[in-house]
Amino acid sequence: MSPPEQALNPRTKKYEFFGPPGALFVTLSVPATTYALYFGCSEATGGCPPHVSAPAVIDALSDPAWWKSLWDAEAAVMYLAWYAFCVVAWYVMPGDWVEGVELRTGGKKKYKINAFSTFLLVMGLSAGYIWRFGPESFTFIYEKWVGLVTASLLMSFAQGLGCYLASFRPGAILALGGNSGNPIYDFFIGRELNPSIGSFDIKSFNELRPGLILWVLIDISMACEQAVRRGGSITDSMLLVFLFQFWYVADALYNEPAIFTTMDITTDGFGFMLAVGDLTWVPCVYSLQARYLVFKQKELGLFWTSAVVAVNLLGYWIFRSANGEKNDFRNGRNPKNLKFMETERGTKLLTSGWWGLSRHPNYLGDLIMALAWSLPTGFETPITYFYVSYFAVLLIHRQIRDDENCEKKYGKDWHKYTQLVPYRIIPYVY
Ligand SMILES: NC(=O)C1=CN([C@@H]2O[C@H](COP(=O)(O)OP(=O)(O)OC[C@H]3O[C@@H](n4cnc5c(N)ncnc54)[C@H](OP(=O)(O)O)[C@@H]3O)[C@@H](O)[C@H]2O)C=CC1
Ligand SMILES: CC(C)=CCC[C@@H](C)[C@H]1CC=C2C3=C(CC[C@@]21C)[C@@]1(C)CC[C@H](O)C(C)(C)[C@@H]1CC3
Repeated sequence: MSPPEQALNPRTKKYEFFGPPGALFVTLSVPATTYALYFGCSEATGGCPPHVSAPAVIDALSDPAWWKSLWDAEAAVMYLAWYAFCVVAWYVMPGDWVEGVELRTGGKKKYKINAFSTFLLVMGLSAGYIWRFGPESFTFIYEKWVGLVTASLLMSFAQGLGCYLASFRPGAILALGGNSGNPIYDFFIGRELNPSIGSFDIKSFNELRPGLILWVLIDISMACEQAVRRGGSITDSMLLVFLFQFWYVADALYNEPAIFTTMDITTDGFGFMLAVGDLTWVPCVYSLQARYLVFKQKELGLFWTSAVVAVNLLGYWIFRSANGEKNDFRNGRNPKNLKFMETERGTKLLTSGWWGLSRHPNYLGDLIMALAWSLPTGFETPITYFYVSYFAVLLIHRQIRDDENCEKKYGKDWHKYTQLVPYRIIPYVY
């Protein structure tokens, strides 16, 4: 690397995720867990969890036919068609171009805002299709589950590898945390900050479109499968899970510009971690509750429905208002007249409102919603609570990573801020 390139892209000296062994572990365990959550909680294998012995599992895993059954050419074509549709929609659907936050080179990237209109188009087309051909025409995602998981994993791997290799071209801006020189680690964590093809930004595109919208399509397919089995109706628990997750995704897409101030966009590179997170983990793991409710149908009744709705509304209110306060503030607005502190770095930090109660109030809201999405599945199995448990670990880890980054960015001002706002996520608790 030439000296000016070294100044632009300094070597990463500190590893996260326990370095290359940790990166390799997560790279292998994310696909393994995604499959395990299917085979360990599905009617095809006999329940959630199924009653199978360890030797039977070992037998299956040592049979090449089992490995071959993970591949489904039709599902792969469907997945590719879906991905291509999202790309074409990005190009052809109109949208404003907005600037992201300032890059360390001083410039700003511009992003096309049309995720919400793409979502409305997809929902309209799906509703029309189901209306015309009936719910049985939309159950193919339930049937093709394993093949779709495999296809999305291959796409994630291809993108992670492609972006890693492309990051070696001269002039690429690398992520400060993704330039360690260790190929396994950099491939996983993401070497280039904003890989793009012309004006098409790969990271923000993947974060909001093919995976998030597919998650809703999967939920719709699960609801259709349940409706077919029940002669046309769905249970209140399925309706709740569908509405909560539909709302969460619609909200993310409607507030598309808000992702430009999140850690993934401002700080992390785009590597296998984000690719597999966006393309496989979000749609295939976050929809587990809806898939479970297809074969374990539950009616909650009015009282429990209202209670779960109240939990979700509480979470959503905290999540949306906290993210809104920060996003407004980072875009030069302060409609609630919140208190803030000046820092030597030039950027200000909110010290009142939600951001005065804890340093990551938005995580608290997100976690409460995660709980509300699992509660409709009842308490027969802990597996449907996987999402809440994993999410708590992810958010605590994310809070530690973000606090370390902020400490680097803000120095002693960050210490002053942590004295003013001592709680990390849950006020008065953590
Ligand atoms: N459903 C899911 O799977 C996931 C959802 N999420 C959600 O994504 C959202 C974004 O999360 P994430 O990007 O991790 O974190 P945040 O949106 O909390 O952003 C963190 C950044 O905000 C800025 N900041 C911190 N404190 C303050 C303050 N007091 N005033 C103003 N700015 C501040 C800092 O950047 P700077 O000062 O440089 O601007 C910091 O790096 C969250 O709601 C989270 O719940 C996240 C991960 C997974
Ligand atoms: C296990 C593994 C590989 C984890 C990778 C993490 C990703 C699953 C998450 C990292 C940040 C995310 C965000 C969202 C989804 C999950 C991932 C990709 C998000 C798009 C969900 C909707 C929200 O409203 C959001 C836009 C704030 C959010 C942004 C971060």
